[in-house]
Amino acid sequence: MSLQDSSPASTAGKSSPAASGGPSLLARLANPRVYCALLALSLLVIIPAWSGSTFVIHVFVTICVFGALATAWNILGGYAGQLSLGHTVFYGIGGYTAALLLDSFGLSPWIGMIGGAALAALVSVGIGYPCFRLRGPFFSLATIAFLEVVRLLAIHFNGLTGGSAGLVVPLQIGWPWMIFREKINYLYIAFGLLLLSLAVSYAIRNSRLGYALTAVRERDSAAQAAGININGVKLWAIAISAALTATVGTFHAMYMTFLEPATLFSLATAIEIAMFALIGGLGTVAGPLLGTVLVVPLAELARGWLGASANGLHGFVYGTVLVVITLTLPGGLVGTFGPFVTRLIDRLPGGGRTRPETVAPAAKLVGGTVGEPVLKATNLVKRFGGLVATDNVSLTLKRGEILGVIGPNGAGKTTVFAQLSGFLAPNAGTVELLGQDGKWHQPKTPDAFARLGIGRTFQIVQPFGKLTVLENIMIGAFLRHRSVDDARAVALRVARTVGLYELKDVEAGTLPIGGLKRLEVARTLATEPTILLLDEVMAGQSQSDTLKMVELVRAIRDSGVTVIAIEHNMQAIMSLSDRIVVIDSGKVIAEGAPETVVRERRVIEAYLGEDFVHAQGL
Ligand SMILES: Nc1ncnc2c1ncn2[C@@H]1O[C@H](COP(=O)(O)OP(=O)(O)OP(=O)(O)O)[C@@H](O)[C@H]1O
Repeated sequence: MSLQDSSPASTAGKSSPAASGGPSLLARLANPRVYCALLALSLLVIIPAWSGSTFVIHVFVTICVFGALATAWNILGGYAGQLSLGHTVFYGIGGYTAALLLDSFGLSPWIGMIGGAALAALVSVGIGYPCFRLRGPFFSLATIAFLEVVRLLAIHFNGLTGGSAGLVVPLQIGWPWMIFREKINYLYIAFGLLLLSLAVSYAIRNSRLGYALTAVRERDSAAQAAGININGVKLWAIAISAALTATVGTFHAMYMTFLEPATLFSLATAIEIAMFALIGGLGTVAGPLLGTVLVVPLAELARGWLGASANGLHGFVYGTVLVVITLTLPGGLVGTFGPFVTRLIDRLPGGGRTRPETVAPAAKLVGGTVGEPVLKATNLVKRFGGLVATDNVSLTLKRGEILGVIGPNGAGKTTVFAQLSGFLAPNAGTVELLGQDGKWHQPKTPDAFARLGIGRTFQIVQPFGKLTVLENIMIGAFLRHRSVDDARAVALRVARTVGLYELKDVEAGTLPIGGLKRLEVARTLATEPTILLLDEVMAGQSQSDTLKMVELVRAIRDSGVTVIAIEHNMQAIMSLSDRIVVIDSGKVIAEGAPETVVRERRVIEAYLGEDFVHAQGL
């Protein structure tokens, strides 16, 4: 079995988010997914321009504005799974920054737009840094709290913002001032901003950052094991999302020509934006816009027809659609109908093309002298309350060896692994790693351990369930390869190596346990580790699959990777290991060659009990 198979691979282009680079602009335009999307988008300008009605143009400006806002929100809420309900804080910052720069310094709103975007990005990092520690509803509540604080500040500093009385935008007409007599010009700008949001969202979705965000949303521990700095990528997401939101906020303030804290920092608007994305499909490029297209015209038409008697009716319309969609289509419009529509579109001329063949870049060769220490754990102590799970454990891993770790259930093996990979900080003791630079390092976080070459699997498998098998492996490959094409080619090579190639387009969550165990190994192997920590990867495998796994682990070692494996399958671990460490009650009780260790009295006692040892006269 070879780990360096670099044969080219071609697959049908249906997994997402995947495509990148390569084809020329013309070739891209000939793709029905592209030309259908452009045609559908152009209707947002053609219909109102053709109708000429001021009301219709207003509805379409509103669609473009909220479509852009929902698309921007989705970068954080959908891709990263951080449900911000205070996003209008950035929208308001965009509006007020441009209006104040215009009012005080006569600066064009186009410049104010850039200033607002930069300020919103900065503020977003300030909000995100403390709030990303919070999970689920607590994060959402914290974003609402920030929004309320900023709204109250805007009211309080009335000398600057005009307070609750509001601020009127100086009425200078023309493109430099973003104020027009002809409403259609607003539509062109709103449409441009929508295109900008969609382009950024699409680019992120198909980039290394997009994969990282999806990984963090699905399983943050597996993402960390793949070397992803989870707070770092979330900060990128919130900064980009905030900058886009502020950009739209600037335009919308100019369009309304009047700013007041209640409108610009409105909680109701923040919830609406999130709702549009939810209705259309969270984490998809087209979903937020589709949700907006479905709901905004309904609400605006109801408001237009019923006038003042229908005050607040739009909220009722939004609520009704949201309830119906969440009850009947939990994946939103795109999540539910997307695959079907995509299949139909792919039947159009130019559709259903296969990806070009790609060759995986060669895996980096692991340098160093066989037998030299590569990892030193010294006197590790880990307590959980009164339980000492790891009690002064010291071990040294030597380059090129397979070290087996055995011990009865609850002995502390996984706890040791968690400390060797940065997932648990020891209460005492140190873990040192020999880096590729020849120096010893003491990394602190799991992603720092991964970057230094530690690859770990999890005893309880951690697949990114909604992604395909190939995309799961790609997330590992991104640690050493920035380009999507390279990561994909590496993932295909690894999929072949571990026997998952045939299942590469299957949703990972549907794999049986044996497949999931192999996927754990594949994702870890794709990070091109120098030290591989395998936690019970034989569990749940058939006998033939166990033999294949044994062969695979040997091949990994032969490629220069050092392996440390926890295993309950005694036959497999004994045949595989060069050395065995036995842990019982958090302590190392024996260490040495497999055949010697299994004969040790303390080991037999740990597994079979004192009575057995006495009965056998050992
Ligand atoms: N996060 C935690 N909080 C509290 N106790 C924990 C935690 N993690 C592990 N433990 C306890 O620490 C002890 C060692 O657990 P650990 O999972 O490391 O054992 P193990 O040798 O890997 O067991 P197994 O072979 O069954 O997987 C057990 O008693 C376990 O209940």
